[in-house]
Amino acid sequence: MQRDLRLTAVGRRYGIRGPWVLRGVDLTLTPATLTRVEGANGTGKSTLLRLLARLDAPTEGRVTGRPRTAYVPERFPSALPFTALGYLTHLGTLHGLSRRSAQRAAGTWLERFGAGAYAGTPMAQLSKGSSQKVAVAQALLGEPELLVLDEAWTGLDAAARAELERAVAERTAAGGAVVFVDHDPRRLVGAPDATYTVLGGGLKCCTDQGSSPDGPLTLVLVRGPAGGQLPPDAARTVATVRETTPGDYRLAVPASHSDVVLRALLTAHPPWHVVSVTPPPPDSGSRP
Ligand SMILES: Nc1ncnc2c1ncn2[C@@H]1O[C@H](COP(=O)(O)OP(=O)(O)OP(=O)(O)O)[C@@H](O)[C@H]1O
Repeated sequence: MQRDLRLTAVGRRYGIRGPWVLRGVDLTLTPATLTRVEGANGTGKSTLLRLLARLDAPTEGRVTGRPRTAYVPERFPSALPFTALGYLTHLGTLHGLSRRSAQRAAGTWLERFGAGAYAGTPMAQLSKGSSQKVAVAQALLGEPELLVLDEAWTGLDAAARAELERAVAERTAAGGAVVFVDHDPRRLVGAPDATYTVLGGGLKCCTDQGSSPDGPLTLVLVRGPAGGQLPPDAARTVATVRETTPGDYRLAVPASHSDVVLRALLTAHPPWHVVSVTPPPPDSGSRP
């Protein structure tokens, strides 16, 4: 399938006689999944992500599939001759948006990451944190089918870190695949469908939790059509759904994805009525 990205028996080494960084790697990224890649320093995580983003080619093996891909590199080249808004608008047009739509999307993403005030600032004058916000915005702008994040949270402030987590949940709920590396083990904890460790040049799959995100659950009571179907983005994401009386539903939603589910319900035609939202108790991995 075109939207799957598949590595088959992939190996990568730098230089003809360089040591193999990766060897015999098989990995498939499918739509609507979140994948975490971890491993010790220098084991080949960034190498793997560059292969997945097709910015680098394997020394041996095959990469197949052509999802529309966006990538946030570990180090973003910020000394570019543009303002933040100008740069993002330019990229938006490269993604196929009209100039006006690109400018609107660029402004929206800068606002979401709390960088609206820097829209007119030359990229070279942005702080490290602000330029990281631009790096993340450029990747999200084109609503990619595959989003590759290499330490993308590094340098962001707390609000922007949370916003990026929300944006990742939105991407997977909209059917995109997201793969990320992050040094913080709590990043999106419970949400990945699969976590791989790069070890000895290969990939070890440590968890595979199926297609629904895991972790603490938020309880959402909603009212909608009796015997009705949840909107697709909500249906894909909820852990459990029960119709308690005709038209009254009790949803258990992974807390990391509750924004996505609520948005899907509230923007449905006609919208669902949200009766109550009960977040999980702090420190819980338990069900409400
Ligand atoms: N362009 C390159 N040329 C030569 N060697 C490289 C290149 N890129 C990576 N390497 C080497 O490949 C190995 C894996 O590097 P890579 O950056 O993929 O690891 P990593 O797990 O992402 O590391 P870190 O956790 O430090 O970011 C390292 O030994 C590194 O020096």
